[in-house]
Amino acid sequence: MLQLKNPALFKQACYINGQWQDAAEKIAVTNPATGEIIGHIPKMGRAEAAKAIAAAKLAMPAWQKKTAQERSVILRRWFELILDNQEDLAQILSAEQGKPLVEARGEVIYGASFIEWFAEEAKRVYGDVIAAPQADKRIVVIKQAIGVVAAITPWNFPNAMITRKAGPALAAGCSIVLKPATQTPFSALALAALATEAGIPNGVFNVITGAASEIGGELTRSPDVAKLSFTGSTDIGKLLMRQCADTIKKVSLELGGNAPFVVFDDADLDAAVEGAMVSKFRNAGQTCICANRIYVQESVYDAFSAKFTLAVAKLKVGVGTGEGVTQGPLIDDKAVQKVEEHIKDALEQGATLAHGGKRHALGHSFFEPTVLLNVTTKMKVAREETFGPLAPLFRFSSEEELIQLANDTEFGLASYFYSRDIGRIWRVAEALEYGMVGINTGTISSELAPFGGVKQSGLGREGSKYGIDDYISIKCLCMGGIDR
Ligand SMILES: NC(=O)c1ccc[n+]([C@@H]2O[C@H](COP(=O)([O-])OP(=O)(O)OC[C@H]3O[C@@H](n4cnc5c(N)ncnc54)[C@H](O)[C@@H]3O)[C@@H](O)[C@H]2O)c1
Ligand SMILES: O=C[C@H](O)CS(=O)(=O)O
Repeated sequence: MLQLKNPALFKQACYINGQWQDAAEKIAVTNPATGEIIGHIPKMGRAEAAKAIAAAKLAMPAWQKKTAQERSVILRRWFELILDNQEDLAQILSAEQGKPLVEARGEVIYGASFIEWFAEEAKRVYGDVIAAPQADKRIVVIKQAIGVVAAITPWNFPNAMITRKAGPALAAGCSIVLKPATQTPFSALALAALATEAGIPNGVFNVITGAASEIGGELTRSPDVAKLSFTGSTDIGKLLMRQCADTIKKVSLELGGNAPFVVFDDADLDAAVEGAMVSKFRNAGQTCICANRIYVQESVYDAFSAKFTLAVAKLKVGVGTGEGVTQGPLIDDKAVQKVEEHIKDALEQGATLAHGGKRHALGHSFFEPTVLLNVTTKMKVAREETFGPLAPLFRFSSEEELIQLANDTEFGLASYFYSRDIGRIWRVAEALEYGMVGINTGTISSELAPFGGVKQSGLGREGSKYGIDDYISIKCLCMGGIDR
């Protein structure tokens, strides 16, 4: 059972128009590490989604009319309340998603950083004055909130993926209807409770749980929703983008990845091992920017593989609240089956097992951190996002060959490489077809840097000075008759 300092944060109801609302039908939410039910959420659908949209539409004008400074003060207060309740939020997050408490605490701080950042960015939405072509004209560009925002978020970062959308949306003056992942709703509902305490008005921030396709259908169909911000799989992103077409919504998509992690022969191997460990095994490999393919140049392959495998063997698998635990469970059995499928396929095609390779003795959806050697491009793990604690090591010979291998995917989110040669760093960084490139580091995410992908990894950028643009509409004012 969750032991919270502030039990009022644990909400088993949706938050619509400032009211906590329940439904006759409920969905059980389980702890993936133990299988125990931690709570229930209402199973809402199209009708309730329509009500949430109506509430957001009604509430937006007053919120938009506040000055940027007024919105900034309220967002800052929300940020402070999130930090004040960090431990409870981390406990809720770890219980519903499974990640180790240390990682959960880190996610809460990371999530809060987007609210802090956009509390400031609210005050930096600048327009333009343009030199008019005729003497009697003046041209001014103003920027306004785009309208009601629909946000749909994934289970792997139940806090930060929400604040990365709610922060800029609210800062810009939009109201928002959020549908969190059904597996991890309680982090979102706790954030809503704190948003209300911070002074975000009724109807401005709404959270609805339940039948994803029904709710999503209404959010994408309604002409009262101007913008969809989605984070999740590429397949669902494509579906939602199609559903938004009839009302020409502005769409931003943070989708799947297939990150290459490259170790060149001039790399600092110890640093590369450290970077590969954090990039591959963060959240038990369940992040969109996890290293999905590890390419090692032939001459350092054996040395790197040996060091890396030793480091993997030190990982501690267990329930997130356990002492020293660094690997939690996967989100569900379906996720475990995908890892098993990728391992089986690779071994059948000639890969060799260096560590792990099977379900963990702890049961449930725990899986052994796994290293495969001599992996080739024929194997599924080269083409599909594993989304689990599987590290496949490939060999390569030349820089030219590596660029071709690394770019041979429909995805383009994150990529990483280790080299100490400045010429190689520039050549490879410019040649990689990805939205983000980690160079001599395995950690690339922060509220300050633009997060997003190219190709089928998505549209738009979150965080950074660019992140608020997706929630803004540009209006050109062209004034004549100035000379009369
Ligand atoms: N690019 C990023 O920033 C980023 C971040 C996290 C996860 N992801 C990607 O998300 C995937 C894992 O997350 P997931 O399993 O939650 O993804 P998912 O696409 O299955 O679900 C994401 C969200 O969409 C909802 N959803 C599912 N079907 C829907 C429908 N028909 N209509 C409306 N909503 C629907 C889900 O309930 C959830 O809230 C991975 O591919 C991962 O790479 C990307
Ligand atoms: O899983 C995807 C997240 O966006 C990764 S991060 O928390 O932003 O690094």
